[in-house]
Amino acid sequence: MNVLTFDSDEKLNEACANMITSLVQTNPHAVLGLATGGTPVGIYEQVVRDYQRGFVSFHEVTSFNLDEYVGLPSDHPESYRSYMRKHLFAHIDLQPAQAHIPDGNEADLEAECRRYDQLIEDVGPIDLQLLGLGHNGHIGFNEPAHALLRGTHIVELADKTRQANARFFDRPELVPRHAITMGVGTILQAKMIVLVVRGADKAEIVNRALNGPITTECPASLLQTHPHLVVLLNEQAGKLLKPS
Ligand SMILES: O=P(O)(O)OC[C@H]1O[C@](O)(CO)[C@@H](O)[C@@H]1O
Repeated sequence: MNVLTFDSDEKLNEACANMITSLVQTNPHAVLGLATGGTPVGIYEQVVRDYQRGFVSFHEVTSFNLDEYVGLPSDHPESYRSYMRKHLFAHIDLQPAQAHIPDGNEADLEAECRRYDQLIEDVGPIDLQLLGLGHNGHIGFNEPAHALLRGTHIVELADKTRQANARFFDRPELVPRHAITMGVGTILQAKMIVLVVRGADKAEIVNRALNGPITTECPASLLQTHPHLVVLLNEQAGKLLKPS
């Protein structure tokens, strides 16, 4: 595990965007695993800047998003489909047919989970999986539980997650109760994982995830088993880590 701490969010964004663009420069057919939430917004801004400067093309890249809300219309401003369009897809040359997001509005959600897994199996493995971290240790929407699932599945969101994401909705009760998420097995199959965490409010969970016991009660702790994990933190998020 390689943990890098940055004294500014701007430097963190640049470092992470640079990892993405340099991968795509060396492998134009790279498969990217993408995350949503507040954490990657500045990273995507930097990726867009790199694209606009002509440093990189995403024309042959394939992407898989981690998750999507269930039952939120795909054109709802807070759907992850809208988020990706707003922050990344509308600004780069990634082909829409190669930008995959699980569909939380499919009538048969189980079939949608299997379809998504099959697509990842056909096109993958994912070369670089970008991850944020929930306050309760979730990755994707894999919430703490006695057991975790390998593949894409439907999950009931934890209260803590719904409270954290209420900031994006007009009223807390409008936060969907369920989501469709890539499973931890698929996440761990990525060749490289980049976990990004910002903010003092996540310092404790960062420390638990990276130094605590490996347990499904803290899904991010399973990342300790990954052979190629890079952790990018701002100083606030890394403040409880012992200097190595
Ligand atoms: O970046 P945020 O908004 O703090 O959320 C943490 C993580 O939880 C999620 O909202 C759930 O997938 C991710 O999008 C994000 O990486």
